Amino acid sequence: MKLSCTECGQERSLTDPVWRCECGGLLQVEQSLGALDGEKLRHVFDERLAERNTPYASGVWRYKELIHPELPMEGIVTKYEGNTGLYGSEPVRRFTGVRNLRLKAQSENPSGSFKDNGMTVAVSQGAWLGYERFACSSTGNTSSSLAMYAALSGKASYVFVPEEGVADGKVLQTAAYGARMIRFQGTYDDGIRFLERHAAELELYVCNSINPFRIEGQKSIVYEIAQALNWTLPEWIVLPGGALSNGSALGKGLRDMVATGLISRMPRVAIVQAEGASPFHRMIEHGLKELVPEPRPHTLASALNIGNPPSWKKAADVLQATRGVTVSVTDEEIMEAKAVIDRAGIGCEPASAASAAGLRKLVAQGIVDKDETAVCILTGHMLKDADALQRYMARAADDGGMPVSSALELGQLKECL
Ligand SMILES: Cc1ncc(COP(=O)(O)O)c(C=O)c1O
Ligand SMILES: N[C@@H](CCOP(=O)(O)O)C(=O)O
Repeated sequence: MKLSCTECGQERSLTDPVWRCECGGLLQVEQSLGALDGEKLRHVFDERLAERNTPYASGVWRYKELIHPELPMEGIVTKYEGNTGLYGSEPVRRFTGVRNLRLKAQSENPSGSFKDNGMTVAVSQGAWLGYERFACSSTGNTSSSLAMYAALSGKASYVFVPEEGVADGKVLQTAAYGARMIRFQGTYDDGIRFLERHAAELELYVCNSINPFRIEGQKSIVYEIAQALNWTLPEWIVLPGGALSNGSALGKGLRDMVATGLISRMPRVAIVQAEGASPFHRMIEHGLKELVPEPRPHTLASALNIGNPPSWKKAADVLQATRGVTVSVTDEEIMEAKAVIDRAGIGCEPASAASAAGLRKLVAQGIVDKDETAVCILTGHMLKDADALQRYMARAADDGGMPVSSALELGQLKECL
């Protein structure tokens, strides 16, 4: 295993705590997969489904051979993350128009979002390297996840969270796990820029998605989907895009599975951005070679308030390898999809609902056929963004959609029910 630059190819040791090459490219973990046999791996991974109370019981570390074979087992910091549900839902199928649709509920992770799949690996690696202080810039989910794993491993976490546009629930969750919170005027992008410049001097181990081990962990989401579907993936995988870590990880996971023979066919990937924070979609739509950052990203789906996604080049490669597409959706469309997913009994935060909203749009545009198979990734828990919930529940009440009674009075209740 080694680290290599995704742009110039320069190689580094696995223990090098750097995020970017001198040329400006992000790093990635490389391992030779040639010796791994898909048939044997399938057997091993299936057997581990019965594991309890060992790192292999985690939906990430079950796939250790593909994630971080060199990390000693005793160095793993895990909360048995992953193992999340893959659901069918008639209302969501009807909403998107796709007949064979499943939803991967990463909201069921221990800190309530998909970040846990990556964070267990990043924190385990940082602890293995001997770091005591872990850091991130965050719109709230990365910080909650980092704070949880840092607390689990007895390390300190320092999180940089914008003063505005972040859901209160996430800030409280992060603080409750004991993180030291630095609130600042600016966006996630400013926080990343600061950490890239100063983390080394401050002896901070950065656990954002510029850290290649975060990406390695997040690959497990697509391994889990494949395993649940008996190692046959749907024709489309649809997911929201902000910093573009998840799209990058998904693509890397797909490449691993094809290289080892775990799967034989690549699905197509669709990345959905919120209209007010869609620099990647704009780049793809206009056929540009470089991403033009959005200086003031603005969307109700606060987790997607990202104007300069660090992993855009990795995500662009994924689109190329999978004949992938992008689409953008309005806040209205996101909230409409969220209401359907919530009322279907699955639930998710607004950013996650962008996937179903995007799939519906892709069907309307004739890019996805209603007879094709698809999985939408739901990235975060519905209680993560109570502010957004409050807003649309209030609107539902105005529309008479929410039965409310002020007293336990039989006559009044009969009218409401
Ligand atoms: C709930 C949620 N969904 C989606 C995203 C976007 O994922 P990515 O940044 O990996 O593109 C984020 C954070 O970025 C998030 O917190
Ligand atoms: N929505 C994210 C922002 C992206 O963070 P990264 O850790 O993937 O770089 C958050 O929750 O902070």
